[in-house]
Amino acid sequence: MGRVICAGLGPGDPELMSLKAARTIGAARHVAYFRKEGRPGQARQIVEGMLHPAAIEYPMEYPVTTELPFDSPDYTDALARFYDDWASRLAALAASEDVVVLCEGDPFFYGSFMHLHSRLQGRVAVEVIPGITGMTGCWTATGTPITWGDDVLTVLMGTLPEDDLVRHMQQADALVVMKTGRNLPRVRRALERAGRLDQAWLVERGTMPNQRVARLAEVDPTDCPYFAIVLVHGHGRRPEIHE
Ligand SMILES: C[C@@]1(CC(=O)O)C2=NC(=C\c3[nH]c(c(CCC(=O)O)c3CC(=O)O)Cc3[nH]c(c(CC(=O)O)c3CCC(=O)O)/C=C3\N/C(=C\2)[C@@H](CCC(=O)O)[C@]3(C)CC(=O)O)/[C@H]1CCC(=O)O
Ligand SMILES: C[S@@+](CC[C@H](N)C(=O)[O-])C[C@H]1O[C@@H](n2cnc3c(N)ncnc32)[C@H](O)[C@@H]1O
Repeated sequence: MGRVICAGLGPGDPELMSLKAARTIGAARHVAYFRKEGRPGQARQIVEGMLHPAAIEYPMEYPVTTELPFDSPDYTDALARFYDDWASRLAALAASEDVVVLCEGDPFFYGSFMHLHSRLQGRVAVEVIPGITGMTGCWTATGTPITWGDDVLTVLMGTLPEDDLVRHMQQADALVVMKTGRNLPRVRRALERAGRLDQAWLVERGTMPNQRVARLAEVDPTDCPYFAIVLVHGHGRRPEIHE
């Protein structure tokens, strides 16, 4: 009996992977990972040069990402069938041998693996190796701490409606907005309405080779990759510096 093991890979720099993830990936004979059709896949790129020479690869290509509205029935149906199909294929493989699924960041933090995890329950043994989240890599890239004292950190998705974004942004101390991508113009408008735009940073591809860190007010919001995060640092309670 094998297992399905999901390895969290951290935010992008392979050096930020756990020893357990690295050891598991190097030993794996079956390696699956998500990717957009026609792209190398972020998770696969992180493990370049680490796979066992005999490893068999299983790219799991999304049927759609932005081609259909994500709240339409066609999108939901296409993804449900895609996850059902891959859950069955991984369960069949794991009947005899371990299968390692690669996941950028931490698997249980908005990770695509969660859709397989729920479908695999009761069918096969599943293990998850945690990873450093993308947002951790991003706030470290800004060189400034994200939360102090009793700051409340709010994590928002750029896919939310603008009024919901504004409401949460007004209440937040420190702020993380994920899934910016094509949603960045709406996120920028919401920050402006909440009076937080001047403090906001955009981190594209945090800890990856082509990382970019910029003040959000100074970038073109219509040109933003999927792997990008907006941050507002907290300024909470802390002892004064005496020198
Ligand atoms: C529809 C949309 C809405 C939304 O985010 O809610 C959405 N993906 C969008 C865009 C998009 N996704 C990708 C690219 C190309 C990136 C590139 O190649 O550059 C682009 C942009 C593009 O196509 O231009 C690839 C991709 N997607 C995921 C990963 C894995 C990962 O990140 O771990 C990777 C990297 C694969 C790789 O490594 O290659 C994961 C997820 N994406 C989901 C949804 C969740 C499915 C939930 C469900 O089942 O319904 C899920 C499972 C998890 C989640 O997000 O909760 C959103 C539209 C936002 C917008 O409008 O911009
Ligand atoms: C589906 S979520 C996956 C999150 C992942 N499991 C994690 O722990 O960070 C994808 C979103 O995470 C964010 N993200 C993840 N890693 C990133 C990185 N290295 N740089 C910038 N954004 C990142 C982006 O906002 C992207 O749209």
